[in-house]
Amino acid sequence: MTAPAISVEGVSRRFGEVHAVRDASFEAHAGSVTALIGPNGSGKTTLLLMLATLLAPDAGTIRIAGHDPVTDARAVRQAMGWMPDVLGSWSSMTVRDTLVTTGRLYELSPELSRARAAELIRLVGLEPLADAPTRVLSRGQKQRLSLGRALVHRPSILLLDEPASGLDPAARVDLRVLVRRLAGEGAAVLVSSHVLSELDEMADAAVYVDQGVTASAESIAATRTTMRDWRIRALDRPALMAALDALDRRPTEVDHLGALVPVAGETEAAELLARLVERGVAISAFGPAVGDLEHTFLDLAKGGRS
Ligand SMILES: Nc1ncnc2c1ncn2[C@@H]1O[C@H](COP(=O)(O)OP(=O)(O)OP(=O)(O)O)[C@@H](O)[C@H]1O
Repeated sequence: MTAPAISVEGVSRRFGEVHAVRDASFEAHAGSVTALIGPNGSGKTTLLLMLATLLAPDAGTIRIAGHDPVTDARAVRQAMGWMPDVLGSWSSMTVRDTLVTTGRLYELSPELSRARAAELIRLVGLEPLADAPTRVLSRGQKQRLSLGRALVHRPSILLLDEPASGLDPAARVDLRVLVRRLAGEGAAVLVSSHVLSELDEMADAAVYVDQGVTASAESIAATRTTMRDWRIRALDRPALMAALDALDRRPTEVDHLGALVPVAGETEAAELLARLVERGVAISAFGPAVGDLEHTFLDLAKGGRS
């Protein structure tokens, strides 16, 4: 395997008494989207700030495209694009000028900066506001500008902190498509979000962090076989309930969307589906009630017990 685009080993950082990151270790690779998942206050932003050269770790090693953010911040900033959770923008500057100026800060020529700004304005869908001052932008529009700004110098590594927050559903889909495209073109993308269903569709890999500690591969693997609810819907609900009863499978809940039945892993799910179909139940929907990331997240939060 090629060297990881991002490598974090035993990193910690405290703020006075608060141990924001205690022991973080993970890797993220080129061509992949890696989700950074954790509850509020678990240390995600602190971790991202350290990767982005904006905060020094107290201990541990970080490498971004092989460079150390502490000793070689310049090389890291050339390789990496950073989208913070809240955009600090120059409020009287226009969207276009913000992107042109960012291009100049990355040492693009004036012509290239203008061309890149125009391209990015189209890419993030801000054409109608291109010449408006950034203070008039809504939260979602600021997120789009922030993403555009992170892409100015065509970075091979992207750090996105809660990029979907404030975006409407259509813009979230656009973001997902764009992030997948950038990964398809070879970028390593590390993205934090609270909307796990969204990350489920976007991410190839996940890093779970709780109280500043990243979960081990073993503890994540252990969650694969713990019970989780699958949602089953049938054209004839009484027939479904009778078949589940005959198979000795008790739903944990039955609602207007169907029955929720605890199942341990995909093999067992496939067997259950086959049994139901064998019994002539016309199944119209069958799938995990929560996505993989959410299941793993919740399972880790309760200590891997099912
Ligand atoms: N500059 C700071 N000074 C003091 N404490 C801080 C500072 N920055 C972060 N913390 C604390 O460190 C912990 C981790 O914060 P961080 O912002 O990294 O979490 P997070 O996982 O990004 O949270 P959220 O999901 O809510 O954005 C929190 O307890 C926070 O209060």
